[in-house]
Amino acid sequence: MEALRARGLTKAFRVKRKDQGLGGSLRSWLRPEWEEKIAVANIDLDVGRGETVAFLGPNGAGKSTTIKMLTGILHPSSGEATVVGFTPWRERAKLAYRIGTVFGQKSQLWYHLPPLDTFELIGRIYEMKRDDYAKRREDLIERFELGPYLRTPVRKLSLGERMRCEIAASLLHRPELLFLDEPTIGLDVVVKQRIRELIRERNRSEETTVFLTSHDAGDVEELCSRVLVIHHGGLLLDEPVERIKRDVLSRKTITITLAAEVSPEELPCVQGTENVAVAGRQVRLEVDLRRAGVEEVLSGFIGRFGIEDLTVEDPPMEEIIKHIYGER
Ligand SMILES: Nc1ncnc2c1ncn2[C@@H]1O[C@H](COP(=O)(O)OP(=O)(O)OP(=O)(O)O)[C@@H](O)[C@H]1O
Repeated sequence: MEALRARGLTKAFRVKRKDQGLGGSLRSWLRPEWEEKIAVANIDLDVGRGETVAFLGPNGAGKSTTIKMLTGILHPSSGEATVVGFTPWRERAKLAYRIGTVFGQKSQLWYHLPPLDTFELIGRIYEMKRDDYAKRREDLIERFELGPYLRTPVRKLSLGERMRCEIAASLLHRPELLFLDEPTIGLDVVVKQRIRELIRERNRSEETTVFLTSHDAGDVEELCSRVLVIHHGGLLLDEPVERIKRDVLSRKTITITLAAEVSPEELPCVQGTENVAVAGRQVRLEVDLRRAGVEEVLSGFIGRFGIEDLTVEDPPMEEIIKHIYGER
């Protein structure tokens, strides 16, 4: 069964044309000229029930606009969509009972209230039966380990604590489809990991469909089975995450801070390392995981140099998308 289907979904915004400089601003104010800006161009989407899909693209590609249309916030200029059987912009209220949304940059919890009160309000808004609500709430509190924060006003919670509450709140009414927009933005590695585990667990145990946008390659790799890439408003790629992993996510960036300065010639030469850059005591290099392991690269340094600090990172999403774009 399909959770989401869109055909020819398009959104054009009417924007004021503005020439450069103060004169341009004045002219556009006195005699405005309008032009059309296509934010989303004719995209088709099919997401099956229980699927976990990453919806990626560089800044301004049209991700948020698409999500806004799929959740009924925006009316498309043309095209059709059904989300869990509803046309979002015509049946927004009905749809709200069946989907959950989490926007990493925008809290949906009442800022001055403790999460427990927000849960209570959500339970009532979604007209949940009292015993079902109580059982569901207790289950989420336990799984998301929210006990210590339940009675603290949201404004006093750390970002990681708040995000756990946000996701639990979005799951309270048992949505079939969860829209996650940058759910791990600004979180540290440990909290990110925990949040990904919790979402994965919900997908497994309740078959919750996940539609995620993120600039974090880790979210995509660990949470999703399929990747859709949007660029300049149009769909550019639809592939299993396994293929992306093999072809694009097969790189890691290692940054090592050494105890003393080194010159590039002194560095160990390991096959599979590329783009090595040395700046004072800091060495930055990329590893092609198909040719060498992180361990293998690090072992070239350990013992030969004193190491003060070390980070291993995924390539930034912009780079991954650039790579995919280059390939096409
Ligand atoms: N209300 C609006 N009026 C005019 N143009 C808009 C409006 N909302 C979005 N746009 C434009 O539509 C394009 C797509 O924007 P959108 O916010 O969907 O991109 P995005 O992929 O979500 O980007 P980001 O990763 O930066 O959040 C951009 O060029 C943006 O400037």
